[in-house]
Amino acid sequence: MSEAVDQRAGTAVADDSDLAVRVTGLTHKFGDHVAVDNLDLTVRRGASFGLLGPNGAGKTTTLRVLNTLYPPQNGSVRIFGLDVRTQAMAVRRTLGYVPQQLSIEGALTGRENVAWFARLFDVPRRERADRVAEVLAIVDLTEAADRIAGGYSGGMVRRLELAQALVNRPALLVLDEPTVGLDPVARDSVWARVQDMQRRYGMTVLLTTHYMEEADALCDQVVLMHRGKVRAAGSPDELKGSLGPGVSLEDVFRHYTGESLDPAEKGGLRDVRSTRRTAQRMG
Ligand SMILES: Nc1ncnc2c1ncn2[C@@H]1O[C@H](COP(=O)(O)OP(=O)(O)OP(=O)(O)O)[C@@H](O)[C@H]1O
Repeated sequence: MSEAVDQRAGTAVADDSDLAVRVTGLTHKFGDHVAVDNLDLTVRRGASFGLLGPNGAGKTTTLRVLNTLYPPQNGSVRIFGLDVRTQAMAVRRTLGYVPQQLSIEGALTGRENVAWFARLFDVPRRERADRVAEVLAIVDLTEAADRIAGGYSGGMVRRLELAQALVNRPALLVLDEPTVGLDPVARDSVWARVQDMQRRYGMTVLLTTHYMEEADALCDQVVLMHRGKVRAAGSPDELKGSLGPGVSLEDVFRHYTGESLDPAEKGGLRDVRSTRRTAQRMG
């Protein structure tokens, strides 16, 4: 890894109170297989953070330790200063999680799915109906809310899962490959909702993806992960800039790992990128 990039990524966040996530020396094994290998990473509060890498890099395993599904075998993981090992319940209250696998109940309506999560996360009874309606509106599912979710398109299902994850107003939204399998229009739509939520509530977003183009457009901090290890960390611009002009994140990945990712699906993100720029200009 380039020392310059490594150092910049390390020194950008000196004070823990600025951090949503601090992972130090995390190793996770399945039998003899090392899925996560002495991982260090920090995520600033309010960041859009991308954990990038090909299938099998160890991304999902890392997220599962962060969200308390797997107890850490080694090392330390803190979420907003809370230790996932000893303060797991408090950690869970800060989190919204959208897993890679579908997590909706197809026999219920969209509204019933979100209401179930609201109950699960102890959203106060008096507030539940309003909160459910609010997040359904944010993900643009108000009109479809009372239809059976089993009939939703792939993009609608993803947006419904987002609504579920948002109903407890998490400080940290964790998304595992949120746009995999979606067409470019549906991907853009999912991202526009995530960015909208982030702007409204100042959430920290931590996502995994193997779409480098997507990460480049949407993340302000990324870590390239390969075979359980961090190979490079920084902002997309820092990482690309460290290798010279005209470089893509895909090139950066190849540089640090000697391997190529599967060709990412192209297109569909320019609009999200330009929407983001416009939104930034408009404050
Ligand atoms: N429950 C498990 N039992 C055994 N091995 C596992 C288990 N979960 C993951 N692994 C292995 O650990 C490694 C990392 O897997 P992980 O799912 O974390 O990768 P990933 O980067 O999220 O990839 P993907 O996008 O395919 O999920 C892989 O080699 C995987 O086969």
